[in-house]
Amino acid sequence: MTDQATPVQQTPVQIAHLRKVLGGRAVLDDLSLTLRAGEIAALLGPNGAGKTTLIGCVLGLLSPDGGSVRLWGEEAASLRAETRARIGFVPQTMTGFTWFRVGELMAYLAQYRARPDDAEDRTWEEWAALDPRARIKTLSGGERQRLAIVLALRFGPDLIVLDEPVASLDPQARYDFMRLLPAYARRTGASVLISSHIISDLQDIGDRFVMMRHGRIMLDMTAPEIAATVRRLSAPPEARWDVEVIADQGAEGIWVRGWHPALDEAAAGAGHTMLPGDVERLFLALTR
Ligand SMILES: Nc1ncnc2c1ncn2[C@@H]1O[C@H](COP(=O)(O)OP(=O)(O)OP(=O)(O)O)[C@@H](O)[C@H]1O
Repeated sequence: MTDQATPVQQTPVQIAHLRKVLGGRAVLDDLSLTLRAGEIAALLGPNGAGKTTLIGCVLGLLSPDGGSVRLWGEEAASLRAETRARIGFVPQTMTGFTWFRVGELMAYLAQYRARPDDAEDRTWEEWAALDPRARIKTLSGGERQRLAIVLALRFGPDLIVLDEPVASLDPQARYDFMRLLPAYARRTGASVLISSHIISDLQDIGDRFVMMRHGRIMLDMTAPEIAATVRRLSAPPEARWDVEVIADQGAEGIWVRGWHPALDEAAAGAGHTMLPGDVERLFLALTR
C-alpha cells in the first residue's frame, strides 16, 4: 500500500519490491509494505514465512538484494544515528550482556539514546518488575524477555519493531503488555510492527494484518475491511459477482475478497451459505 499524500520523510516504514536472498534462495520476494505514523501492523505468517528476515531488513541488519527499505525516507541499512535512536527493537530472545546486572545495563544503554523520558521509563519498569541488582545471566527466559521489552520501550521510540515478543511471558505479563503497547502508541503517535503466532493477541491491537507466506505478502487489510469484504462461501462464486478467490479449501469452503452487501441476496438465492471473514480463520485458510 502506498499513500501519495504523506511525504516519505513522515512515513516510518516504506518497503518497495524488497528481495532478500539467503542460502541461494529468495526468502523475501517482491515484498512491498508501508507503515504509517501511529499505525500498529500485525505481521502474521507460518514458521519460515520470512517475518524475522523482513524485520532484519527493516532494522538495517540485512541489506536488500533488490528493492528498497526506507525509514522516514532514509535507507534502513544506512540510517543517521539520530534516526536509529528513534527505533526500539524487541528480539525473539535476548542474548548477550549476561554479565551485567539489570540496573547497570539499563543505565549503560541509556547513554546511547537520544531522548530519555522518565515517565516512559517508569511505566515499563513497573510493568517488568525486575530487580535492578539481579544479574542478567540468572534471569528466567520470561524475565529476560521483560528486560528486552523495557530496554526497547523506555526511551520513547517512534517506531517499535517486535519479533515474537510475548511467547515466553506469563499470562498476566502478556495481558498487561498487550494493553500497554497500544496505549503507548496512541499516547505518542508511535508506529508498531509486531510479529506473533498468538493471533488472538494481535487481533485486539492490530490496525492492519499483514499475512505472509513463502516470503510474500498474501494479504494486507484492516480487521473492518476483512469483516466487510471477505467471505467464506460454501461453493465457488459466480463469475458475474466479480469477487476474487483468495483461498480454496474445497469442501471446507472458498474464501473470496471484494464482497459487498448487494451480493448477499444473490448468494442466498443461489443456495450459498456464508461465513464472514475474521483474522484467524482467514490466516489459517491462506497459509494452510
Ligand atoms: N542465514 C540463512 N541462510 C539460509 N536460509 C536462511 C537464513 N536465515 C533464514 N533462512 C531461511 O529463510 C526462511 C525465513 O526465515 P525467517 O526466520 O525469516 O522466518 P520466520 O517467518 O521468522 O519464521 P518463524 O515463525 O519460525 O520465526 C526460512 O526458510 C529460513 O530457513
